[in-house]
Amino acid sequence: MEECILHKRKSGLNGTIKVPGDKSITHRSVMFGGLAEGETTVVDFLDSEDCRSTMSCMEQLGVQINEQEGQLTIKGVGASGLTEPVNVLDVGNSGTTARLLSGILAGFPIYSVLAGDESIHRRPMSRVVNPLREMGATIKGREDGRLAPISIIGGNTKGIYYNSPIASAQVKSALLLCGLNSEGKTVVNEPHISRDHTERMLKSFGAEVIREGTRVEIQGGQKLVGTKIQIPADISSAAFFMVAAAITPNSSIKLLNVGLNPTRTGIIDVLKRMGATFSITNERMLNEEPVGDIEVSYSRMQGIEISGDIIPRLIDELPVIALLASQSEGLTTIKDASELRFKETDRIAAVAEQLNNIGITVEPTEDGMIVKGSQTVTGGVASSLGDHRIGMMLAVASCISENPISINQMSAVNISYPNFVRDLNYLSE
Ligand SMILES: O=C(O)C1=C[C@@H](OP(=O)(O)O)[C@@H](O)[C@H](O)C1
Ligand SMILES: C=C(OP(=O)(O)O)C(=O)O
Repeated sequence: MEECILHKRKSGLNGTIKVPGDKSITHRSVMFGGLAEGETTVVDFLDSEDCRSTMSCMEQLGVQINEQEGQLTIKGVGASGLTEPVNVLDVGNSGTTARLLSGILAGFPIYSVLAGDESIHRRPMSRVVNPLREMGATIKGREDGRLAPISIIGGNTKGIYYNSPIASAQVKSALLLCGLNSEGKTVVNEPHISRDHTERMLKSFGAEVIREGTRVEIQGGQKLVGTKIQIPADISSAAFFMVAAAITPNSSIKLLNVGLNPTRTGIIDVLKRMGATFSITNERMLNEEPVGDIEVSYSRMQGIEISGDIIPRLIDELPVIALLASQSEGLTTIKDASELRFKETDRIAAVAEQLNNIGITVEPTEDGMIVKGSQTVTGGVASSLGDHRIGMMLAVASCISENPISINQMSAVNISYPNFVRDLNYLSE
């Protein structure tokens, strides 16, 4: 599906859908299950290219993963530890795999080389390489370890007190995972709270993690014990349909079993503040993660400012939020989001360029975007640029486009949501 042509949805989006499992939680369940003693079962995991990258890396490290009827059974290596991989570990397009796996590998006395696709080889690795070196790992890579491929010789690491300059769950998780296999205590403090799936899931695996505000602490030498993990639907995937329903006349949809971890619900706060018609029901816990059902309908919305603490809570949703802003009234300003420049693409440049291809003007700034409301999507030819979230943003825009939108490189959606277009069509049949 390299080129995909999508048309306006005149009768809106209607119906009920359960989007696939959470990507962040699936990565962690496979990694922690692999490190645990005994068996872990994972239900409702996300079957996408990024999660497949994590699964194949863990298999190369000696972890057995069996798949049956949509469920994973993982035989953890436990105390005997990971085995040295014979080949280069290929993380594909997945930043989460690259960063978290670096942290895990730094804690084991084995040699490994970690590489990925062309996008991964442009994304900064120094954010994890530098603190992991401080913990005692030997890491080499292009531009002194700033860029992958990187090689790691781990083991004999010591805990660290790390004041992270950025709110990044990937950095925090990498250090906590290395800390788990290190001598002494590891403490990570960050400027704002980033997603806390690692902390929550480590508890499900029996480890003690102490959290006070933006500070997280773990004692080295703790063992993980295999468990059963049920994965909530991914709020970052659900966000595309939330926005699609909110901006497309005659829409009213229900999204089932969506993860509502407060470190991820920035999109809900934004929709509410903009004035969307919205409700959440059936709230409950799945393991350590809150979930619920979300209903969204078409409504008139107002532009707002989005900045500060909320940014890490909606970082992956900002491309589709830019589209949302173009359909509300008045100005929306997004600030403090320079991290967008280090994703699969430079998402500030990519959003401005690709929305411009279909008639929407977005003013890129150094750390965000300024978007005028009440714009018309005219349609045209655009590209995901190989970035799944840009592809899905363009597909959502097609719902209200005057003319069809032809999206190049649409197979990028396989990274996080392989059946995205099928599900969009289902809601607008
Ligand atoms: O830990 C994770 O699972 C993720 C953390 C975020 O990245 P950063 O840690 O770079 O902010 C996010 O953008 C990414 O999609 C997934
Ligand atoms: C940034 C993302 O993922 P990753 O960092 O794992 O590549 C994403 O899914 O939007």
